[in-house]
Amino acid sequence: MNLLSMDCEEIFQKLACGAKFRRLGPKNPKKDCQSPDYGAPAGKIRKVRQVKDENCRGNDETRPLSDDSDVEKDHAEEKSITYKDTLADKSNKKDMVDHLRKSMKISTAGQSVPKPFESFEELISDYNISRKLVQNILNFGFTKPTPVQMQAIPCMLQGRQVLACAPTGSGKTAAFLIPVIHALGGPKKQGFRAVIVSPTRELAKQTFRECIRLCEGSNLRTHIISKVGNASEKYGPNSSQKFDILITTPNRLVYMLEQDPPAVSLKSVEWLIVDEADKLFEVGPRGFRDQLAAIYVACDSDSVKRAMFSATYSTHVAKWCRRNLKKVISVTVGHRNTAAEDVQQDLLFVGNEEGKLIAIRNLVKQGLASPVLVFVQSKERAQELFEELLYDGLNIDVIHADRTQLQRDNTVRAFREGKIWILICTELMGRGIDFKGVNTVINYDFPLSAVSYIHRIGRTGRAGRTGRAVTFFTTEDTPHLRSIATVMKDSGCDVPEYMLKLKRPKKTDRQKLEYIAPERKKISTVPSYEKFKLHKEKVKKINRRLRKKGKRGISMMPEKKVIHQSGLAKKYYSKHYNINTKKHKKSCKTEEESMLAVED
Ligand SMILES: Nc1ncnc2c1ncn2[C@@H]1O[C@H](COP(=O)(O)OP(=O)(O)OP(=O)(O)O)[C@@H](O)[C@H]1O
Repeated sequence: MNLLSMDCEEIFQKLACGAKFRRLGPKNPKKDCQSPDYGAPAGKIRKVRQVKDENCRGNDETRPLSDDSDVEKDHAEEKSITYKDTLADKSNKKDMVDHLRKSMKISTAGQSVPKPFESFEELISDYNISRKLVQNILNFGFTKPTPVQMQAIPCMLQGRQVLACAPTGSGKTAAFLIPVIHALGGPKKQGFRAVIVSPTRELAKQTFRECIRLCEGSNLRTHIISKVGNASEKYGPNSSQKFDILITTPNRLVYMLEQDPPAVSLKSVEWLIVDEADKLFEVGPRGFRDQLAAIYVACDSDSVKRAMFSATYSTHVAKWCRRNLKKVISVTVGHRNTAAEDVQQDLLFVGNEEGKLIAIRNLVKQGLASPVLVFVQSKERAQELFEELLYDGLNIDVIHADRTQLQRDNTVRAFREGKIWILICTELMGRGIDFKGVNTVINYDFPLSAVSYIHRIGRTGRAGRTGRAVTFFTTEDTPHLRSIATVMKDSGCDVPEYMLKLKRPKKTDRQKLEYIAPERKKISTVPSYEKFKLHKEKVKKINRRLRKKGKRGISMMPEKKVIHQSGLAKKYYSKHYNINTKKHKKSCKTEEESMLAVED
């Protein structure tokens, strides 16, 4: 028995195990102090008894005095009852808390973890949260806290550092925003006092919007860095310092910190929140470990506290938190690294790349519940698929890192407003993005890891809604099928047994796949030889025209891809391809190249 790891209550229970305690009570109990309420639950009986004992104590004072030793004995006995009742009460409360955690699938680790709360109004009495903040929460339509909010909010309100892991769409954003807003209280002229780091600008913007709504009436000033160019003027040492919360991506913040002098100071930061912590802890080109380290070092106030949130658990993050965050509390909801339970998940064998196009068109024909998010593995493939489906009469658009920020913002807005039904995207949209009511997620390209799968399909089935996820797989994807099938099985979906028994790929192969996406054939229904035939005919036609004019013909293989120059095409290309047509015109060596482009 490890006594060190138990609190005094548990030690008492262990030591008292099997011992019989004499039920002590006042010597001449009054009638109303006698009958225990057998119908009430144990907790209630004890409460009632305690109240009655207190009544009896009051009566004892008016009781005729017996001899002194009797009185002392009575007092000793009463003390003993109160002590045992308090212990019993405590153990009862603990049972209730344990029961609540169990029913909400909350598990915790750490010392003296505060109890979860059950309604936002409780926060007013228990933690002195302002009524206005609670009103803002209720205005959002949040009537009850989600499990992660139930447990993480009290921890952070007590100033404890937190590592929280809860399913996608379970309200983690509000779970960190509410305690941060409460901790900051009102506006101050000290510079930023809270920093929230998100992996993508889209997610940062979404968090910014939620923060603004929750801050209403508090006068706190929330900022998101849109232009790093004038950041020094706005946030630097000579600025007014009238800002409180900063929501940013790691790269932008690090860029500002690296200016000389730094364009922003994080010395007054009281809360550093890392959203999608496992992503930000990743090393390599897709991760942000170095940037996060720089931000961590810059927040150097003695009182700074950190909180990490994510839907997927990483042992790296957990180890780091245990080592570096004093008295950290770990909060986990549900099983680690499982998909949201409200998503109906299907795997669809499509054979090869051509099969994928047929499959997606079939799904549309059969009737897809829109809005739909379609995930592909790269920006090039996103563009290819978009071009392929553009003329199918679907309300479709594409978003990836090569599109300008304005285009990205417009696309996201149009999708949110329901103007776009199908949005093709890359991993950029895989994390954190909360599109209300996404009904279907299609993994057109097989996800590169189980973690990526969990986040991608987590864009649907959010906040208690249901959703559907369809994952295409080809013959080449089968070696990696097992991990996705396991995630599906863990979240209650039916999966063919053979998939779970497939050979596990080597760890090195799995890791390699996470960094380097497999090569896939170009997305196109027109076979390449057909395309080349068309191209050849066009070149011949142009050359005939040129030779008539006595000019030299053009080569069959132009060195540079050329584009349409008509007004309509210009608009189309600048919107969808982010191509500056003027610059591109210059890049065309000859007039003929442009002509070819017009006909292409
Ligand atoms: N207590 C609540 N009651 C009802 N809805 C809520 C509650 N808290 C948050 N929501 C809603 O749930 C949705 C998902 O919340 P949020 O984006 O914070 O999820 P998340 O856990 O951060 O997901 P992800 O892991 O994908 O980032 C949002 O639309 C949010 O408004």
